[in-house]
Amino acid sequence: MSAPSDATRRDALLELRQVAKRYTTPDQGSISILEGIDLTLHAGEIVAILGRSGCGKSTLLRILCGLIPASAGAVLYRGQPVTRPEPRISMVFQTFGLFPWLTVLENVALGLEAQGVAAAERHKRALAAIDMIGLDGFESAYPKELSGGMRQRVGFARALVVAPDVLLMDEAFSALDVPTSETLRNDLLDLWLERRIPTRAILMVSHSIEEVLMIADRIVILDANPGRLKAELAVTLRHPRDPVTPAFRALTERIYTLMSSGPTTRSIGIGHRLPGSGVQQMVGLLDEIAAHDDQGAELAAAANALELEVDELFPIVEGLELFGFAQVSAGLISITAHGRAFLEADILQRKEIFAEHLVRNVPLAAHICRVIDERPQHCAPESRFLRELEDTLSSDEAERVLSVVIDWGRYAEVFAYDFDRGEFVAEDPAGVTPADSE
Ligand SMILES: Nc1ncnc2c1ncn2[C@@H]1O[C@H](COP(=O)(O)OP(=O)(O)OP(=O)(O)O)[C@@H](O)[C@H]1O
Repeated sequence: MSAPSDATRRDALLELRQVAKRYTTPDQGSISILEGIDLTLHAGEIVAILGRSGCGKSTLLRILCGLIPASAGAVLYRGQPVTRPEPRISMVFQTFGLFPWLTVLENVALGLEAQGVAAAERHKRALAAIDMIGLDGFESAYPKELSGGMRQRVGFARALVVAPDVLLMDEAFSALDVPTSETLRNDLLDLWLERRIPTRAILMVSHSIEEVLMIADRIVILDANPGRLKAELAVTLRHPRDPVTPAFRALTERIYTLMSSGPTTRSIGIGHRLPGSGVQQMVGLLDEIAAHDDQGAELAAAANALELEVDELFPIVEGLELFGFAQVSAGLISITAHGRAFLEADILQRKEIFAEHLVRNVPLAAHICRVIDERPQHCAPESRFLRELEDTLSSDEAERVLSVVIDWGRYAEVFAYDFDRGEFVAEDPAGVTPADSE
């Protein structure tokens, strides 16, 4: 079966034109999250947005449905500017967001109440939505009495009860276990393909390549820092789709290639959003690559072998590239001479090699070492570095980046970190005894 495709369903429903999103930092600086986004959602299509963690996917969805304003550019729904939450656009969130003190029926009817629908009509339509999404018999249950999958069904019923023109899904299946998410995804797809919902277009954000390939007609890949459109591809496979077919596998590899392409040796600054890749994860991926010949390993196959989702794999890949231990080209990841030396070293040598590359390739680590080296007490509070990072990063992101460099620096023993005091301390400051540094 193929997706609905009559001519009227090809109309542009949602349009983003040169949309940008910036946030103001505490010191009145500006962080750029999205830049120059042009995207049109047509009637009759399911579009999926894929991108690495933190590239601005959720921000994009929130702008589209009017929850937050764009900083620049135009957001249009059926040709009209979106300036507030648009009632004909519904959103399903990853964390179900149900009210625990309301029953299933009351949770579902809530959206209708906000639209001023009369009580009897609300009741009737909420029951119909609950029935359609497969929760018949659970109208009076409370969220805590339901499994995760059933709770998300309530999330879908609540979004669909208003008969939305456009449905947005923000990682709607990712909090569920695999079989549950597959069942729910297939049920939604059936409703869409059989036109049992009036919804004319769906836009979903996901980190799972397989998930988006199973349902989307078009996949848009976002680049990070700031988020920009990187690539787009149409998926013309017929439904039901089968992940083990050669065509499906070829598309999977193509997406890995598109997601990993881009400059690998760009120079980075102190405020670079360091990938959250642990040392052991990097070693694990290097081990996997080393098992292949010099050409390297296919990213898709490596992810499979290590049972990693794409949003888990890419930070590790990025970490290896950053340290100069691996390089990616055309969907293949290969180990470099430095990477091989690191992998084959004993524990102490590994730390030394890691330290050398950390200080050379990660400006924030070099900066921390320099500051604590220059200070008479050879220590510096983390707040000093957080303030600097917040020039270009949100405070959450600044904390995350600092915790990544703390993990790397402690492993490499280029500095120590006192968790009680929130302080960086020189690992072995020349001429300074522990008493001096008190
Ligand atoms: N209110 C805010 N102020 C400052 N920065 C913000 C704010 N909201 C989000 N950000 C930053 O914007 C960036 C993009 O966030 P967003 O949640 O849109 O990314 P994402 O691609 O959906 O990430 P994930 O896949 O991890 O959910 C992140 O670095 C985040 O820290």
